[in-house]
Amino acid sequence: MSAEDLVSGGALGAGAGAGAGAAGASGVAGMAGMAGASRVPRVPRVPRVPRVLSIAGSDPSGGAGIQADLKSIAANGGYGMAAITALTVQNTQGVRGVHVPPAEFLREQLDALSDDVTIDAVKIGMLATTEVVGVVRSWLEELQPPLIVLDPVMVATSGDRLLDAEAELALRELVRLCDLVTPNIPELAIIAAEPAAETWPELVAQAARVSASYGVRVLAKGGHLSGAEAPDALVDARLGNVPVVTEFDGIRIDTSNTHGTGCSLSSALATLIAGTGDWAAAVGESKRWLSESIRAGAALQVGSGHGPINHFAGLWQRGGVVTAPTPAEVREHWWAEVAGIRAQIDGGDFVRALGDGSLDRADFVWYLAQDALYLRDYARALAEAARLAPTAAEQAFWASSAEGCIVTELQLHESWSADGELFGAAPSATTTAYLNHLLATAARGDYAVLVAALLPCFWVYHDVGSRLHPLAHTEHPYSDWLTTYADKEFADATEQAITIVAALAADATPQVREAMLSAFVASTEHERDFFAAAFGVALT
Ligand SMILES: Nc1ncnc2c1ncn2[C@@H]1O[C@H](COP(=O)(O)OP(=O)(O)OP(=O)(O)O)[C@@H](O)[C@H]1O
Ligand SMILES: Cc1ncc(COP(=O)(O)O)c(N)n1
Repeated sequence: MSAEDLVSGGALGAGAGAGAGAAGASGVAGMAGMAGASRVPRVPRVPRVPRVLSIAGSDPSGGAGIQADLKSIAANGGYGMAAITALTVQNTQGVRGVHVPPAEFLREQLDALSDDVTIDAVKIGMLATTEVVGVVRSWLEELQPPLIVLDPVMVATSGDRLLDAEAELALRELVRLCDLVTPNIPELAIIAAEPAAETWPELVAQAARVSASYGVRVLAKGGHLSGAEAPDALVDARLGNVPVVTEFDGIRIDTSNTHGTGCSLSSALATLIAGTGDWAAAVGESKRWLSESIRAGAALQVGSGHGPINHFAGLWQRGGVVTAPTPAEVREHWWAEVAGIRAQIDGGDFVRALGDGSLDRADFVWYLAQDALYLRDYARALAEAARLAPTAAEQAFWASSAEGCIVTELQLHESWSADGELFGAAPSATTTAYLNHLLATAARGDYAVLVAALLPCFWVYHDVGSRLHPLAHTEHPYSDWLTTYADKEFADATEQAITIVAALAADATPQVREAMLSAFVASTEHERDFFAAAFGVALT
């Protein structure tokens, strides 16, 4: 077992010093004569979590409005804020009522935010009335935030109006202040003051006219078209009469969970553009995220009408909702987890007899011989950890630990070969079982699990040694041996091994962390069995 047997030789102690592009984008120019070479201007990159403000209405069912916006902003890596323009009485089946608080109160909310917070992007949704549009407009003109995305919400999926008919003109003028507008087909038609597009080419052409006449980028959304496709296009005709059109393919998902898709997409876009400054990449990424979230919406089982999307489906699946432990918590938890096994080691006959000096010499020599056999292959597993290590420091640590084991093994042979037959024993079943566990773990190639399996040889041995070495005295038959347990370099190497493994476990997924703990516990059991096997050998 203990690689550090004979640590006084500095063998294992040698290790102590080791401390040593837009997905889905089909390219530029979606339609004849619309290709353009002009470079799309970029918003400067914000080197932090983007602070994104949603100015929108409240949807108590949580699928659209500010509720959807805040979820989308968070799901796409932003810090969300919300100033509420209107309260709706709404569920997945429709809108039952709208209450618009005094517009001055909205202005107070906006001022409170801009007085205090640097706003990296503003997303605008439901504005309800001409008065509200006016308040938002004058605040934007004064603040001039770096990025404004407008989802010109006019009519809900359910068919209910969310903007007074007479406010449409004011909203159209607001479009001019924005960097990007994301209308659905009927909304684009109203902004263009034209009949609604019926085909994809008509839609892109209309978006180009709006872009040119309002001086704004337009995301033309194909969600309301029929057919198996649900494409979108980023259309930029601001710089002349040759629009830049970047198309994004999409497959129509067969679901009724489309409530709030427009709100969610525009908020995701505001967040990603503020974060990266890359418009096309942001549209591609938002659309891929939206499709994943639409697909997962039905499983939420919210309402019986047009249900919400699941904004966090991808995050829950890939990241989970379990808070990761700190390395210190891993250390404490793992040590507590093997407390019972450690008590069995301490209370076992071998450790007790080694400590009080009553251990039969034949048992002791047999134990050292098994240790030498163990170290040979433990060194191979350490070398494999060095091969897999992600950093030079960890590679050096495991490699020097491996070397230390081989040196120790050679020293054991040199010192005890005079004991002839006893030291020449074949590996016992217990030794073989421990080594098979380590070598199989190494063969599986998972670095984190392997080093977790290697750890008890450091940690348990150091722990047992801390109680044994004070028992050494001149009359003690194994005094030299017990003294080796006090080796400072081995204590440092143990600390380093624990630090490496605990940090890896804290960073790992819950599944890998669990596999690491299992490997650690299994090795601790092998440590216990290794001690136990050496007691009473001389009698058998
Ligand atoms: N069934 C669907 N499958 C895949 N994507 C969809 C589907 N429905 C909508 N989308 C996508 O959702 C986004 C919003 O599309 P849509 O044209 O429906 O906007 P909207 O009408 O403003 O949304 P909202 O439903 O919030 O009012 C677009 O990217 C569109 O392609
Ligand atoms: C407060 C609020 N804002 C926006 C929408 C539009 O979303 P949808 O068209 O999906 O109903 C909505 N229903 N409610």
